[in-house]
Amino acid sequence: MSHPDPNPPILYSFPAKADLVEHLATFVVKKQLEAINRKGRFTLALSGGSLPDTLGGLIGHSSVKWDKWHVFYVDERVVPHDHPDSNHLACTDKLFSKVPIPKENIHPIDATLLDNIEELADEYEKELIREFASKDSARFPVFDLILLGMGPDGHTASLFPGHSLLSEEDRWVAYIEDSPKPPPKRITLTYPVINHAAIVAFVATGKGKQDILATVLDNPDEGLPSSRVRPVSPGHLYWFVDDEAAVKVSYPRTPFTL
Ligand SMILES: O=C(O)[C@H](O)[C@@H](O)[C@H](O)[C@H](O)COP(=O)(O)O
Repeated sequence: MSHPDPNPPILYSFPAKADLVEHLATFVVKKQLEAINRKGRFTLALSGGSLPDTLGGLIGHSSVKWDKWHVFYVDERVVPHDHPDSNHLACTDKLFSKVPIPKENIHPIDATLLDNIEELADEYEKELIREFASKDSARFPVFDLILLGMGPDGHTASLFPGHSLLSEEDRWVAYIEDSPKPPPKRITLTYPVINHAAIVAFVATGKGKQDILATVLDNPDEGLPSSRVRPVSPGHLYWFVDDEAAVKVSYPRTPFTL
């Protein structure tokens, strides 16, 4: 007999993307205040793809303490910071250029190491160690919040179905040179880091996510990369989706409350 999951993912579905954007901002602001009250800072990791587009609700929000934010990237494409594929560029365009966040609190990849992907990943891991190791004595960094997207094949971060990186247990940051989603060279946080976060929230919207969202939420045993995101206790997993993406999902929705 299987036991009920003591810490199930929470699914929030909103009628339209604009509602999701507004409520995601409310959620991030609340998690930010809780973290700052606890330890005086807020550590966040952001994904690329369409995720930066959903952060607009934070712009002009009166309760955001930008000087306490410390932002890393869940994954990054190995390209210069001003390249159209750069996740740092997307987040800068959509959010950081519009809010008073100190530049030194944003942690992009070291663009002088683009020709040496192994060193690039190692250096990014050292950047995490500098931020976390002496402050949280845990074996893995504990982000206050990690925001993830999900691809139509069920990948998240740069963790793709069937890839050997899915079984990485030690490294905090890894690299891949064969990403099926272009560009092929990327660095990524690994599951041990993602699954040690206090809060992980996926954001998925639109028709293109309908089939994969149903598979990931209703058939997690298929083991797709997004289904393997399960923060260890006391961490929590949330899904912010729009009703269009959730059309085929049976998994129960939870009304959004804080
Ligand atoms: O840099 C990246 O490519 C990502 O971080 C990746 O994991 C992304 O979040 C998903 O592919 C979803 O992308 P979309 O939101 O654009 O579908």
